[in-house]
Amino acid sequence: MQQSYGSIVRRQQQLIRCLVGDYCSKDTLHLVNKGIRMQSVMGGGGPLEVEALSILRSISPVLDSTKHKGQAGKIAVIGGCREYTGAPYFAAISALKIGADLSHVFCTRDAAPVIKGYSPELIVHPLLEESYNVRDEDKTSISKKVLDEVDKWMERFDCLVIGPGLGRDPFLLDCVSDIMRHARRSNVPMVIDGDGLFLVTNSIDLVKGYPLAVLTPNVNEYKRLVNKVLDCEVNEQDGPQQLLSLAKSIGGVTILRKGKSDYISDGKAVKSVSIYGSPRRCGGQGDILSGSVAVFVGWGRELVSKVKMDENPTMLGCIAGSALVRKAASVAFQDNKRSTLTTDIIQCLGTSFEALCPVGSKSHV
Ligand SMILES: NC(=O)C1=CN([C@@H]2O[C@H](COP(=O)(O)OP(=O)(O)OC[C@H]3O[C@@H](n4cnc5c(N)ncnc54)[C@H](O)[C@@H]3O)[C@@H](O)[C@H]2O)[C@@H](O)CC1
Ligand SMILES: Nc1ncnc2c1ncn2[C@@H]1O[C@H](COP(=O)(O)OP(=O)(O)OP(=O)(O)O)[C@@H](O)[C@H]1O
Ligand SMILES: [Mg+2]
Repeated sequence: MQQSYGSIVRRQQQLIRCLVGDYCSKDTLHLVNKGIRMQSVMGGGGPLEVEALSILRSISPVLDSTKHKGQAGKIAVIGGCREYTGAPYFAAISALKIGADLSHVFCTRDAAPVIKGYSPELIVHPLLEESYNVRDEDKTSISKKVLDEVDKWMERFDCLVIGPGLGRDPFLLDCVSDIMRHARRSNVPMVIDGDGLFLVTNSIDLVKGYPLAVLTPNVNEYKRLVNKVLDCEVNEQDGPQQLLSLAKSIGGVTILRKGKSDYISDGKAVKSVSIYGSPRRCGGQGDILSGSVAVFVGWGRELVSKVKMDENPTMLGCIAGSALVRKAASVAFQDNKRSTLTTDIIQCLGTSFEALCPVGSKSHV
């Protein structure tokens, strides 16, 4: 990617300003723990609150005429089955709306025409199969075919989103487990959401110790993860500390716990994003988030490798994604009130992004 040295330095300086003193090492963990206790008493917007908007501005790439297609991001959603076609569409179209160049969906054969029908922008691969469509004797050859097909594309992707609308069919989940193992071998980041979290909660080794894995659980998914991994109940009194332990127990994956405030931890630090969102809880908002985080993780990774910073790009990606989706939800709610739907929020992604990080702003010239 061709960017002026000046613009890279400006983004680095912005990042340092928002992270210095915030981001902790092992040595300062006790200080963070102290902060965590304060946060649990104070609620959202306390000492763990991060300068999310500065991070979003810092990691968003400059738009200029030297770029070619693909440089702003290529993501793939693995999801979409007979029951759910909305979720993978929401994730994949959100990625495009915030600035990715290409967005693919790998879904089951019968979900594909439906998803294609929602949008000509998406590249849809009718590849996955559920048990009801497969004879036992064909299972081995079909899973090999699925894996071979996805592998052809794998290294082109900056991030995968695993799980929106994936369903829970055991044969399909076995195939997706193989895809995840291959992605991991190729160092491709993965955002795991929805039924992907169901899979991972039951097979934690798929992500354990993989620093490029991001889990984005909602309230139920978080409860199941805590039960399974920490073998206890969710502790609301010391929520951030428990999140830190959970991320650490899964070997330093990044977890974005969605809720009234979003809490994000990679097992070393905990941050919160409490920008006002929307009181509407219609289905699909988490799918917007997973697609958005995938793009920001790709951008965060690129920036961190360019300026050789010791920051975790998955933390940066989660913080930026959380901030943008919450802002878009609040804008959509202002316009639509009780009738706010996921498609309304998607429509507000562009204007919200522009309000937070204008294309013509200083760092974009
Ligand atoms: N339009 C669409 O196609 C959408 C599809 N979605 C997909 O739907 C699938 C399931 O996601 P959900 O978010 O509904 O999954 P959840 O596991 O959060 O919830 C499933 C349902 O079971 C209940 N439930 C599950 N576990 C529970 C527990 N331990 N305690 C209390 N209640 C519990 C929940 O209240 C909910 O009604 C995913 O693949 C997801 O991506 C959602 O993203 C929403 C939109
Ligand atoms: N109580 C809340 N107040 C404000 N924002 C919230 C609240 N709960 C969740 N959110 C925000 O809504 C978005 C989706 O979170 P949610 O918990 O609804 O995900 P989900 O259940 O996985 O959604 P989906 O229906 O797509 O599966 C996130 O951006 C999160 O920050
Ligand atoms: Mg969800």
